[in-house]
Amino acid sequence: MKGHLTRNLFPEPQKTKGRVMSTIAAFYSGKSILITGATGFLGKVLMEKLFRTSPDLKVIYILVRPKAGQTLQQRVFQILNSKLFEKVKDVCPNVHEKIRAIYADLNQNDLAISKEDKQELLSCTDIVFHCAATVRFDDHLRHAVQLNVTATQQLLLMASQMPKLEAFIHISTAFSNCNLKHIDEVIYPCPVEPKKIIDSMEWLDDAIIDEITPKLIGDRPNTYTYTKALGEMVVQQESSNLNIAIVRPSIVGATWQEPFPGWVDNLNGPSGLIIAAGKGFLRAIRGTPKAVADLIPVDTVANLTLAVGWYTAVNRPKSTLIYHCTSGNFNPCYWGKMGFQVLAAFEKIPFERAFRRPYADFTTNTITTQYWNAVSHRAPAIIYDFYLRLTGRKPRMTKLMNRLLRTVSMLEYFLNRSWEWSTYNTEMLMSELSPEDQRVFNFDVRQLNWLEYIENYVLGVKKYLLKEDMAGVPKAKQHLKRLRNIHYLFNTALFLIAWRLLIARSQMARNVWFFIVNFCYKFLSYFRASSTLKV
Ligand SMILES: CCCCCCCCCCCCCCCCCCCC(=O)SCCNC(=O)CCNC(=O)[C@H](O)C(C)(C)COP(=O)(O)OP(=O)(O)OC[C@H]1O[C@@H](n2cnc3c(N)ncnc32)[C@H](O)[C@@H]1OP(=O)(O)O
Ligand SMILES: NC(=O)C1=CN([C@@H]2O[C@H](COP(=O)(O)OP(=O)(O)OC[C@H]3O[C@@H](n4cnc5c(N)ncnc54)[C@H](OP(=O)(O)O)[C@@H]3O)[C@@H](O)[C@H]2O)C=CC1
Repeated sequence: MKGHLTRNLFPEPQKTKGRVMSTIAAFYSGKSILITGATGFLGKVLMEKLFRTSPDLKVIYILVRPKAGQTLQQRVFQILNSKLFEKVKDVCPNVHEKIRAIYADLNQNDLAISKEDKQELLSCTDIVFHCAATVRFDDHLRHAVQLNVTATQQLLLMASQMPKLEAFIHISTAFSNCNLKHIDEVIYPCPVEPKKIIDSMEWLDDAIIDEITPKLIGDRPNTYTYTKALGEMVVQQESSNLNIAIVRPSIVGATWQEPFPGWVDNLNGPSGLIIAAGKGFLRAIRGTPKAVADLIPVDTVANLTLAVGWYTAVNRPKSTLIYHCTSGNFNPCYWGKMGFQVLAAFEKIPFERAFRRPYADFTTNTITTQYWNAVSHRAPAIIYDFYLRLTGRKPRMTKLMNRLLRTVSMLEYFLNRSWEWSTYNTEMLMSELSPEDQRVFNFDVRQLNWLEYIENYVLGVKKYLLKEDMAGVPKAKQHLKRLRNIHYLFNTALFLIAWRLLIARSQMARNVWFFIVNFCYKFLSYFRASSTLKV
């Protein structure tokens, strides 16, 4: 923790005899809450926690679009029947009656919400949590602006017409200002006004947008971080009319504690790379081992967000408060160490049908990275594809490897830098919480044990993303042993071939070879003679 803290802002949770109800949980009872992005990674965890801790809430409105052939109702049904919601069904058996899916598409003007639905939202909503966004790094600027800026503006416009609204909580990212090294809990202006960007997206064609995108994003690495920064500016412009707060999480990872450790349901952030490393595809990555790996568990983000909702509604701060939801300031872990911990977890929890044995290294050098990409990534893929062709199958590994390397190159920016996020507001909020609230809505990441967290993360990836059963672990270990033997055999064969070629061409190599053979022969003869003498 930074030296500026003089008082204990994270007091130990006090032991209470009869359990006092959490003030935050009580606050959400009877409330009508609107969540955008509720079908996403964070949105689901936020909704689950709300239902579990405040089963008496009135209703949660969720803005949903049909997707992958599923209707709104089918999507809700799938979420409520997932493992994540198992505990909720015990605490809140009528959960399906308290969730109201509203058709909306943030890609459309007016968010495509029907008149009737809009009327209901306007008259009933008490709190808004705006989580929806496009989190793709390479999204076309037009789409990223539509989702992360224009839709936010539209939602704020709706919020300003909600007479009962107590608080609007906007989820941004700690990386919205990743062009800075030290980031305060303030909104930094972007060189071009969001309104101008929104307007220009209406008449510029895609080719021109492509051309100006690098100039607009400037020293930010992608359209995601740029449009999230613009989104914050839009929020600020509306802050005089509304009671708003912004939460900025860093890299959101699997659950730490709630509703159970290790839950994860998409490939974003570290999860995809954990799969790639565990399956033996990814063996080296350009990353700085000493750079801070600012991961934050998704349940910690949900807890902080709910605490922010309560605090903002009850205290109505005069200005928009921004809360950094990061770990580096309180309990730093580093990429090098995290890499080791991930590898150690693979020993206990191997993934099935690995391509190669998991081995992973962070390298800072571009040339070394290129070497590893050629030798450890592309060459095995080409050899494997050759083998697939020989056996009459369709080659696919080179294509897969190219996509993986492209993904990795997009994440590299975040693996080679460290940022300092000030956390005054987050610390202030913690000090405002009762001991019971600190327990129920825990966001004190100083208590997080990284080794344990990473092990649960790897287990979660195996169970919930790869859908692999723990019963298959012995077989997976056996498979890894086989891969090790193949690896040794392959290396030995390669060495012998190289040596044979060298001997054929060089007198010096021949001399060395005879010297070694002679030396080994003499050593063995001496050894045999001395053991015969002892007998
Ligand atoms: C060597 C040691 C390794 C040991 C492991 C140690 C762990 C290290 C973890 C490092 C993590 C670093 C993460 C930094 C993240 C910074 C986050 C900034 C914070 C935010 O606010 S952003 C929110 C997070 N957003 C993202 O993470 C989005 C990233 N993804 C994308 O932008 C796109 O998916 C991408 C990468 C541009 C690829 O696009 P595209 O080529 O169009 O392909 P698809 O999206 O359709 O996916 C193709 C293929 O790749 C799989 N996939 C997708 N994402 C990932 C991923 N993050 N990692 C690995 N694989 C990924 C996807 O499933 C597809 O597979 P198929 O089999 O279906 O083809
Ligand atoms: N994951 C991370 O590492 C981090 C995330 N954040 C922020 O947290 C928030 C939540 O992110 P996360 O849960 O990880 O993201 P996800 O990609 O998992 O979820 C995004 C959500 O937005 C919804 N959405 C996207 N496009 C539309 C659309 N056109 N109409 C309606 N809904 C749409 C998605 O709906 P659908 O299911 O239909 O696609 C989904 O519910 C975002 O604001 C993000 O910027 C901040 C820091 C890090």
